[in-house]
This record gives sequence, C-alpha cells and structure tokens, in this order.
Amino acid sequence: MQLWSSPEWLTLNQGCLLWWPDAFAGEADYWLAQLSRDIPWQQHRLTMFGREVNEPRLSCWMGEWAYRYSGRERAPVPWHPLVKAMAERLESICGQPFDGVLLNLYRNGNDSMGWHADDEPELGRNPTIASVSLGATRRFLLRHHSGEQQELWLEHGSLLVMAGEMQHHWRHALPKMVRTQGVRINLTFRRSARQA
Ligand SMILES: O=C(O)CCC(=O)C(=O)O
Ligand SMILES: [Fe+2]
Repeated sequence: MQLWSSPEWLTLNQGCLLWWPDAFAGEADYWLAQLSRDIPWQQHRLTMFGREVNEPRLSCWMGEWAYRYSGRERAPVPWHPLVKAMAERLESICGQPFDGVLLNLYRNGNDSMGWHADDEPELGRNPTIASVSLGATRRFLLRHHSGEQQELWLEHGSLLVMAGEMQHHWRHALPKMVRTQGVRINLTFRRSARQA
C-alpha cells in the first residue's frame, strides 16, 4: 500500500493536469477550520433561463484584481494571510506566482458547480490554475469537446493543477452528490495576464 504520494502529471488529449492527492494532508484540517471561520462567504446570483437564482454554493473572490466572469464583475476582498501563504506554497510547486483566488464553499452535496471552462480573457491564453480541496471528497468531471470524459475524486488536502491548453478544449464541473453530508471548500488560484 502506498501511504504517501508524490505529484503526478496526467497527460490528456490537448491539456495536462498535475494531480497530487495528499499534497497538503498535514495542513488540511487546520486550513479547513480557519477558512470556514474567517472567509467572508457571499451568496451570489446567476441568471438561468432569464431568471435570477442563487448560485448553488457560497463564494469569495480574493486577491489583487477585479474578476469578470459569468457576465459580472467581482471586486476582490484583500488577501487573508493564510490564503496568501497558500499562494506562496503553490508558487514554489507550480513555478509561477498567483495573484487571485476564487474560494467556493459547498455546504453539502446539493451544492455544485456547472459545466464551464476557466477561459476568461483576464487569465490569458493558457492559464495555470491550481485547485486545492478541503473537506468532503467530491467528484470532479472533465469533458473534452469530442465527448471524452475523465473523472477525479478530489480529497481533503489534494492539489489539482490544470495547465497547458486545457481551458480551450475541456470543460469541468462539480456535480451534485446528494448523499454527501459534509462541507467542502475549494480554492482555485489564478494569475491575471493583464498585470503579468
Ligand atoms: O470546486 C471545484 O473543485 C471546482 C471549482 C472551479 O471549477 C472553479 O472555481 O472554477
Ligand atoms: Fe473552474
């Protein structure tokens, strides 16, 4: 049995992923407790079939620039020192700095994220997006435009980095898992191409 893993590159058709299931196993409990307590979680609205509804999760945009996605602009909240320290750890793993992070709080298995690509112009052409998961394990789906699908289970303390041309050819989603009781926090660290 393998007790401790190291990062592994997964090469996909037109994209690549760095997958490290227990990257932050030692810190994950502390991070989950601190972030659950300290982050100013917000309920945002989205437009679906012409109607305004609550997003099925809470979120918070943090960092150094305003982010325009899903047709809305989000002003950032200032860095939380713990999240800033996480960004620095990720910089040493990924070899590039991160100056913004979207935090999502999935309160239970009814919370989710629909199919999308992280392809906003602010992120530049082939963005590297580093995703840290804390709390309940959830299923993460990737779908290539040819229809090919991949699945990963994002565990407490895991790191998934999406890199290369992925965001042009693949979309991803976090489907509902109604039997999941626990809370999950996910942080996707990003870099603004405009300020680079
Ligand atoms: O919660 C996740 O693992 C996915 C989050 C995501 O795709 C995003 O924030 O863009
Ligand atoms: Fe995403």
